[in-house]
Amino acid sequence: MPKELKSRDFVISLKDIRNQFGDHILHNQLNLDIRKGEVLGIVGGSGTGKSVLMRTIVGLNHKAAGTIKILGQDVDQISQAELASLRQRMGVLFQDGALFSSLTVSQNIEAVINEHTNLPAQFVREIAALKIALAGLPIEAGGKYPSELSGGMRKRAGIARALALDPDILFLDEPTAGLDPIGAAQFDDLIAKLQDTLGLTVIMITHDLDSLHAICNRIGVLLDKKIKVGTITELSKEEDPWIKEYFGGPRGRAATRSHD
Ligand SMILES: Nc1ncnc2c1ncn2[C@@H]1O[C@H](COP(=O)(O)OP(=O)(O)OP(=O)(O)O)[C@@H](O)[C@H]1O
Repeated sequence: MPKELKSRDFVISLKDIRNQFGDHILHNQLNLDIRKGEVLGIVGGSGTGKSVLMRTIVGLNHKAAGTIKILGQDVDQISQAELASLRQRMGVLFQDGALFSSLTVSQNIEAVINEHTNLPAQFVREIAALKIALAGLPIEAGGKYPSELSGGMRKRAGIARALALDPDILFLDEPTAGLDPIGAAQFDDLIAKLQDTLGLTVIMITHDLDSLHAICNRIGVLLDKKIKVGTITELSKEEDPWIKEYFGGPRGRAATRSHD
């Protein structure tokens, strides 16, 4: 089980968030506080807006209403320059990894660093090599193109790139999707290790019940346009039918047993 959280600081606070596309309201008066150093899993039925919520926090989706505070700063109350530097403190791994296929793994990471700094090329290459090692890839992977890597290695390359600017907060959209159970478990270990060694706060959208049990301190369930947050034990006591089925159904029970 994940270790107990000590810090109660909030790194992200969402208040009364509304997201809508046309008449379709996805989130309404959604409140969420994310604690420093926690691994928060986000689950919910298809189309409940898990990805939209993540994109809203990182600034890729424009909210219709509400307040977002990141590391104590209200994103609507700061200058563009302050917002840009705040965004650099968040690393994102999108579902498809989203690496540039025409660049090697190392070049993918170097591109992010070069976009935000003026460091000498050799130094940037060394930082990229460090990130590649942190993500658990062999050093040679840096010279390979994404198409030359396995799915699991591509995910690790995506993590290396998400870590390029030393973020405080890491967002992962279904990181273990498409991996076999062994690859998924190894990836969970990597996330837990990175969280621990780098002191990251991790927000992870997932359908993987094993990941939720193995590495998440708390889970947020998107439900009725809001998010209900708790530990698995707390959520397992909820009466809501979707939550009951999710954690108490055959797959949920099997995952609970294997992590007891
Ligand atoms: N830019 C957009 N314009 C219009 N509708 C959008 C946009 N982005 C998302 N949506 C809609 O919002 C809804 C939620 O999408 P989102 O991808 O966040 O769901 P999800 O909970 O992550 O789903 P899944 O588990 O299937 O990946 C969907 O109905 C989607 O079509």
